[in-house]
Amino acid sequence: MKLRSGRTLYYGKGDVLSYRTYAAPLSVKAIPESLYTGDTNIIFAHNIMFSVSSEVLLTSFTQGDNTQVVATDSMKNFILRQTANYDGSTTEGLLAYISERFLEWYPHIEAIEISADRMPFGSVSVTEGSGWRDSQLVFRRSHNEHACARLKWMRSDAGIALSEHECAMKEIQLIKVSGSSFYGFVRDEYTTLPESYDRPLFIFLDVCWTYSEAEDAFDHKRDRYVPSEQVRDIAHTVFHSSNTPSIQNLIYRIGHRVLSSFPQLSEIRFESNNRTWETIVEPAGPVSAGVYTEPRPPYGFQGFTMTREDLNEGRIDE
Ligand SMILES: O=c1[nH]c(=O)c2[nH]c(=O)[nH]c2[nH]1
Repeated sequence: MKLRSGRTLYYGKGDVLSYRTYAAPLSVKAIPESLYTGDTNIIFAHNIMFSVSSEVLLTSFTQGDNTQVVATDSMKNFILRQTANYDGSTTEGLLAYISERFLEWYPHIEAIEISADRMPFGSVSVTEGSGWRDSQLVFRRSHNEHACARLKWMRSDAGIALSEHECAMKEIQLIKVSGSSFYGFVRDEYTTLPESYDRPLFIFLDVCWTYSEAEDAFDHKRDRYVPSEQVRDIAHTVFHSSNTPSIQNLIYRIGHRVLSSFPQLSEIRFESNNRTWETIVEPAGPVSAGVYTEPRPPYGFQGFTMTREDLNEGRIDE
């Protein structure tokens, strides 16, 4: 973190694992692309990273003067204890709550950065008597995609202000077995890649977004919270329903749909990775057996940001 003097100075704690039970349930408006309408939040678990910065900490680096140093062990305790007091329902809200309490408690700290990966726990289905239902007691840890958030706060004469925020769904991994092509690219003496009219497209994808008003992310009662699960489900729907001429075009289409669905967002950002399987046995035709294996490195990647202005440009053929 850069201070007003231009110096970078920070320290903090990573991998603060916080397993909160019975946070307030989240409910959100349904969208056509998703079955997700909320979370019981019976398990509200996060891996949190936290760091602080301040001009008065300079002498701790230059002179070994620890008088203003909040031990990172105390930061960890602060985060865990304040997690118990949080009465909201979102990752972003939890991080904002911890940040505000910390800056109130330690007035000599000028800036903080806090981020978290949500650790997803899905419900298990159980049958008791007639029918199946979600257990409210037993949950299964998921290692699939997960929500993230990152906030930066700065103290000024006017008080404590949010200076940056970004929310995300990270580590999405999707394979589309048919309906993707890649052809028409530059062919010259360096080109060995054949054109493909139907490839099994496997992508790794991180989707990140910012709100016009971050308060919409912190307070779900404003009814404008964008759940990462719905963003993910829009990505699923777009990948499924449109022909995919390239990953570049796929992420543009996903971005267009997400920004159209959620007017409260100002920007969306993508980082994608191409993990298209290597073909070993070519399928004889559509819906027939093929055999593929893991691609070898190096892997291609794409990055793309879009704002609401992009909605006025270009046409999307749905
Ligand atoms: O979707 C793709 N975009 C590319 O730019 C590219 N380049 C490549 O070799 N394969 C692919 N696939």
